[in-house]
Amino acid sequence: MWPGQAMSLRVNQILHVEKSKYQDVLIFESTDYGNVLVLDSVIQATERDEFSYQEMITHLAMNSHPNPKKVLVIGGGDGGVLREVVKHDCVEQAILCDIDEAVIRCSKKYLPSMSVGFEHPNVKVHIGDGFKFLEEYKNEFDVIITDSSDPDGPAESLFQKPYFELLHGALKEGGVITTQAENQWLHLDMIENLVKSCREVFPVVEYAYTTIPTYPSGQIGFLVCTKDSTRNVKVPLRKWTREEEEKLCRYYNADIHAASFVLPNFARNKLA
Ligand SMILES: NCCCN[C@H]1CC[C@H](N)CC1
Repeated sequence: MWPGQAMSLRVNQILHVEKSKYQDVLIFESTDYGNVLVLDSVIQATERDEFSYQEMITHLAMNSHPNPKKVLVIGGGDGGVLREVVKHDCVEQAILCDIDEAVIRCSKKYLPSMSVGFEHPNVKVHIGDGFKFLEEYKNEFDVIITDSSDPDGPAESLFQKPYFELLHGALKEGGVITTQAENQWLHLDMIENLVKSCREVFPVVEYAYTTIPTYPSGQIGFLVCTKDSTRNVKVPLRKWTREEEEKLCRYYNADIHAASFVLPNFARNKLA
């Protein structure tokens, strides 16, 4: 996925190693980034910088919807996205569907600042394939967040057009999705194809990104799509006050919502 480069963190101690039904799971205590979750040798989340990714993939979607009551998270087994979803008082039900129970179990034991998301009374957890789960739902959700690992592994099907068609079908009118959409420095051609496929399904498809030190090349992007052809997702439909932003988030705010869609020349010609 990122030839010729690698990201390494100094290890204090190994906390957990197992081979789950789907992937190698490793959790270690790092010297400078807190506890770290690694799946198939790829850093998924560190306690020090995960908030950037979890907040942006969540609030770019949630604040692009007028009143999200029913939310679905595909993947997200560490619980961080759920933690962000329930910060919105309008949420009546948040369902999480992750294929690997090992990730949820390990997060609850070693990543409490993320797995806190599972404790909210409005949250329900389903262990299973997100693709199959979505086939059961039509016109059901206001927001669907696909918090996946990378396409080379168990999440492969979540980066293809049939999956975007399922997302479209499971959304209510005016619904919004975000998906993990890799890095413009490393995967521009793949993202271009992803945007093209998505634009065959959704009338509005935009690429945004965030900065995050421990992901490859320090960035990760998102696709933000909606069924509402009149919606401009680049400007938040709903906003917290500055005080609320300071209380609720360490990264996301209304200004960075808009700024995250501003792309460098090498990417905007392909993705915008
Ligand atoms: N909740 C965090 C899920 C992890 N998301 C992915 C981790 C691996 C990265 N290369 C891409 C994002």
